[in-house]
Amino acid sequence: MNFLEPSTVLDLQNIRDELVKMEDTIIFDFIERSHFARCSGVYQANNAEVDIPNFDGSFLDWSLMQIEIVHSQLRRFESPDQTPFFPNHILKPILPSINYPKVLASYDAEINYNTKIKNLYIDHIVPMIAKRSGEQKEQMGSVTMIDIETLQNLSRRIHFGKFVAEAKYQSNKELYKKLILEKDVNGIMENITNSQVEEKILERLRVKAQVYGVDPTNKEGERKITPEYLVRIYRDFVIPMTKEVEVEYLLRRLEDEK
Ligand SMILES: O=C(O)C(=O)C[C@]1(C(=O)O)C=C[C@@H](O)C=C1
Repeated sequence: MNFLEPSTVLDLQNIRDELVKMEDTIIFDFIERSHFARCSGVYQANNAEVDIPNFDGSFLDWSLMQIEIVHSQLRRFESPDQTPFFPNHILKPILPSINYPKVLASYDAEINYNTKIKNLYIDHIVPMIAKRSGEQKEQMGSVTMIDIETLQNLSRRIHFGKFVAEAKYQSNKELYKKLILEKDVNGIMENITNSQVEEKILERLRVKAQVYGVDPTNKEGERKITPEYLVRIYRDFVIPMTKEVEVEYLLRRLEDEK
């Protein structure tokens, strides 16, 4: 997929291939995070253990914001597949701008699920994949770096729903126009859903977790990510949120047809 060539971006097969590649990145992020304890202190706003001057939030929030400020200057958020967690704090790139052709609707940046993704990660995903409950104060920095990496990759995956939605809209404008005009959320949801594709994803994840989640030379050793957890994370959170993004994107799609 090449964001400078719109036809490659709106090809549903290319999009799905990209989603498959992202599975590996996300699984390895989870494995990295699984080496550490839950470390709730990282997520706690105004944690007395970490004195952050002039900042009212968690250590994760502060760190993520600082990283986004740097990455924005490296042009990260010009890329159509990147969505900032702190859109009001990012800066203009220092590198010259790339004029990506606009493939998504004009309002695409307004569809930002990152706060939801962050809460879901902290409340549901970390407790499942962390090695144990409790703190590891000496590892707060490492945990935060892995969390940031994981959140950015989950965000990219879930917001890819916008490309899927645009590709589906382009492939059947008449149907989607009708559903959008009728504000038929269930109808849109039904039409964007492909249960066979979802089943294939979950089946592949089961196998990947079995293979990647354990040392292949010591299959009796500690399992870092289990098929049950991985499937649950995708089935209950990642896929449904991708679909939410698709529906929200489509519901507004006629704004751009006027
Ligand atoms: O591949 C698609 O058609 C998508 O819409 C993406 C996705 C997913 O999140 O992986 C979501 C909904 C479909 O039911 C199948 C898969």
